[in-house]
Amino acid sequence: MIEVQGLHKEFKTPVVKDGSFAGLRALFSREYTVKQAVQNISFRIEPGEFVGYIGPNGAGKSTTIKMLAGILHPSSGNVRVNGMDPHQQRRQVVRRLGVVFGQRSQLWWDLPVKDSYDILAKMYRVDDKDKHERLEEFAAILDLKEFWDTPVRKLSLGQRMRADLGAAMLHNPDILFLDEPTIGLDVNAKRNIRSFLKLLNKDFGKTILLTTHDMDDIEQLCSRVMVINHGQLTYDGTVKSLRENIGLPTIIKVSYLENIKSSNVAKFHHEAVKVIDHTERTITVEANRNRIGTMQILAQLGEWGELADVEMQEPDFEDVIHKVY
Ligand SMILES: Nc1ncnc2c1ncn2[C@@H]1O[C@H](COP(=O)(O)OP(=O)(O)OP(=O)(O)O)[C@@H](O)[C@H]1O
Repeated sequence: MIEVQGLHKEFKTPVVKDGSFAGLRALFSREYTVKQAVQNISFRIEPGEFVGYIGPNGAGKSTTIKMLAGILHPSSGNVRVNGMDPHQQRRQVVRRLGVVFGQRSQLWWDLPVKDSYDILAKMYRVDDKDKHERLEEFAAILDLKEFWDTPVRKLSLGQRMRADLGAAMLHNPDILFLDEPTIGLDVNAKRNIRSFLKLLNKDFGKTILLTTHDMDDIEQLCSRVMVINHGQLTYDGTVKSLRENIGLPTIIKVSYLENIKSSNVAKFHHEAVKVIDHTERTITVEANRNRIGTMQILAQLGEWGELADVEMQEPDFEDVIHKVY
């Protein structure tokens, strides 16, 4: 379980002034700019949850993950991972934790993938039998054998990400922190990574906290999403209710078995439903489903003739997020 209470992180950066040796003088300067990267954040993640952590560039996502993983020390507030303080009890915590930073590999650049795995297995004290079993399991799913003997620097981005994910699972952690694991990947590579993450969560019960800028990752993987903006948590709830609460219109297109009277359409007025298109046998409306339920809309439209078909188009998730940011 992950528990975060009133978490706060500020970064102090020395002010650099113009003039000669400016950089050097800044080192000894007493003037600082202070950046509040994470401000008073609290949340709790239960075992087995798959949570998306999203926000615009510079919002504070990576800083939060680094504090959860014990890489950064909070300025104030509390973090508990499986009941332990990740900074003070780093060794015990990392044994139960897998971390992947999409922008940076944890593997050794010049070594073949298998050598990196051997080193990690030693570092995490994974015995040979467990290592073998896990490799058999994950190497097959992630297709690691394809580049087993290749130095990491020669891997494609997609291969490198698969290798990193496999490495993060080597010591069988129950919690995974993933910071942009699909960044820069093509459609196929993204699909592979997503199915692996789905499997880890659904079949292996891993708890996953995922940061990403790809809203398809969130829609396809996460049951819950937390939004951070300017260091503050601005939303924590289901993807479904985020979509509903934001109030973007749903498009509903109804087809009728027979022609409808255009006078009905012309007379129609409802503050939450707007007709945006119609033909002799179809009508398309934009509805704010915060204010009117789908069944009510269909009941209204059904008064004009017998319905043949109904198509619904939910607001695009990218647009929803754009509104939240
Ligand atoms: N070591 C540091 N020193 C000073 N400022 C920092 C440091 N690390 C992060 N920051 C600042 O803290 C803020 C939050 O950064 P963070 O990397 O957590 O954002 P992010 O949400 O992960 O962004 P992105 O989506 O671009 O990766 C930013 O304004 C960043 O410039």
